[in-house]
Amino acid sequence: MNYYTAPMEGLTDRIWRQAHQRWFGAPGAPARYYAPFISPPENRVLIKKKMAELDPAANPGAPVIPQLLAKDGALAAWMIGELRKMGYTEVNLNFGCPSGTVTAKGKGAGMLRDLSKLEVFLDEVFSQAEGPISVKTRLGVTSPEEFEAILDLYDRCPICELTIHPRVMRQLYRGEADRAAFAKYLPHCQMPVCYNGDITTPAQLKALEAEFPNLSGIMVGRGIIADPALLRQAVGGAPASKEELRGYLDELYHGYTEAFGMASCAVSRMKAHWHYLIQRFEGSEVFEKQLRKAREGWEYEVVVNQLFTLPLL
Ligand SMILES: Cc1cc2nc3c(=O)[nH]c(=O)nc-3n(C[C@H](O)[C@H](O)[C@H](O)COP(=O)(O)O)c2cc1C
Repeated sequence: MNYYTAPMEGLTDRIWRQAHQRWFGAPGAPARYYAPFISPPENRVLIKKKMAELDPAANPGAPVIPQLLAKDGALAAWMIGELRKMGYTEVNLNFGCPSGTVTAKGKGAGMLRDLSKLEVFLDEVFSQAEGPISVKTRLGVTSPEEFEAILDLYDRCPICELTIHPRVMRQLYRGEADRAAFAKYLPHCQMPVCYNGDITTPAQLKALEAEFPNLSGIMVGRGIIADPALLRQAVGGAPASKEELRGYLDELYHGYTEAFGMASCAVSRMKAHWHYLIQRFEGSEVFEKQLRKAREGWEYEVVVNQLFTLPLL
């Protein structure tokens, strides 16, 4: 089974991808790291700062798969060509982002609202772009039943791998991933299928593998931020030690401080990681407010030192 890490804006950036590989790489390392979405610029002039995230020199190690958030097929095909020039092979299309600012523009999961537009988009991309293209999708906008018609469109395209996050757009991240709907549609998928959603423990990962042995991959998102050794444990390895977590988090913090040029920006990025990770520290509730209030580097460092006096769960 291939394990992948999910694209997560504000979390799985190049600094995280490098730190994760250094501290929690093989065995059980992710086969691929999916990068958070980028939008192709309408004027077709690449934005240096955004592209720096995907600079191959800054992304050594396991393959990184860039992801596009777009609604104009010709523009997406052009951007895929630009990514190929940088050396990327697979490019992923995002039909899953449920954020209101994205879906209001008809992008992300908003693409699932109008299937005639989705069809035109897919036709343009697959006729104008070369090389492997994968898709990450939700089941629909309001109801999982919508997926029957959506899958019908996907099945007509040479999608190299379809990652299904079995929630609908309206759900955002509420409720549970709909495993029953996933199981219902899986036999109708003509392409390799990757499952994504709500995997937070090695036992859940193994149970999913046993339930769906024919999957091409399993993608984990919030679970690997909460427990960066999740995949290592899934292949029989050790849980993350305190020393590893400290090294990993310090590397992230210093990496962000250097990249943003300001500790306060790094603090804000680190809080996003701690949002998921803090539950691993027994009795961490007493420090949650203090961490939330930290603005300056020194304030953050004081709380983190305190958190590391706690036992791991
Ligand atoms: C903060 C955050 C940012 C995300 N950014 C992206 C993104 O850039 N592209 C994408 O396809 N999905 C994005 N997602 C969705 C995740 O890739 C994944 O589908 C979702 O978290 C469910 O998987 P999980 O339960 O393993 O976390 C994001 C999710 C979160 C929580």
